[in-house]
Amino acid sequence: TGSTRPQRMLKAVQKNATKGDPESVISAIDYYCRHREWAMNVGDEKGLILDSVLTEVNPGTALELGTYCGYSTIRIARLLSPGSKLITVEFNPDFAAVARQIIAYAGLQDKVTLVEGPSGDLIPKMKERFGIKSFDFVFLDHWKDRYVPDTKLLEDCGLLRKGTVLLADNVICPGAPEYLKYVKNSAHYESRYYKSNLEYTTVEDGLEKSVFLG
Ligand SMILES: Nc1ncnc2c1ncn2[C@@H]1O[C@H](/C=C/CNC(=O)c2cc([N+](=O)[O-])cc(O)c2O)[C@@H](O)[C@H]1O
Ligand SMILES: [Mg+2]
Repeated sequence: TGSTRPQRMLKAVQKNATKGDPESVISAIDYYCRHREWAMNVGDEKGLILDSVLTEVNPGTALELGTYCGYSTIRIARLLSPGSKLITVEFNPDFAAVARQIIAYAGLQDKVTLVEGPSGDLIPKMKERFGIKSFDFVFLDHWKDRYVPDTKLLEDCGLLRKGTVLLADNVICPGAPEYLKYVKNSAHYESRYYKSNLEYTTVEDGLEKSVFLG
């Protein structure tokens, strides 16, 4: 049987990036996905918005829902201050296996905890398993119909605090209409849309940043 897209992406990283250099891993993935084979990474254009929001928040504890191959995991982890932690959740074991190798290749494994399993099961265990009081930053990039239920679950589990920033990918393409309605109509969030393009294309997409007001 042939290789998978994530496996080919990993090969491209091992061939073209410098071990321990996150920027070169990011560039190698972006080059591969732009010129060889598209993949659903947040990408270089939306990645700059992710970088700027992340730098502004400077989270001590961050959560990512939907690791995939670890591209945004690296974008986030490379900007974390010493001692800060990123927990990333992925339920596909094949994707998780590739992501672990890409994260390690970038030399960021000490800042990242990749947890395998469905977000719906893992979110309620965050406090007991990882000693998390609350998250300062959450990046939502998993199945789009999970954005609302998982946001509600984070609220119910007391994992959001006044000022926690949620950043959601793909609110336009493929789209997360229920999520946009939820955060925009809720008195508990202050939201704004960052217009951009779908990774490696000229199709419109964007990120929605929502601050939890408590
Ligand atoms: N409940 C859950 N718990 C844990 N892991 C979960 C999960 N639901 C999904 N995942 C994982 O998160 C990733 C899914 C991403 C969906 N994105 C997408 O479908 C997507 C599509 C396009 N697109 O089609 O252009 C562009 C994009 O940027 C996209 O993020 C996959 O790695 C999947 O295994
Ligand atoms: Mg996405």
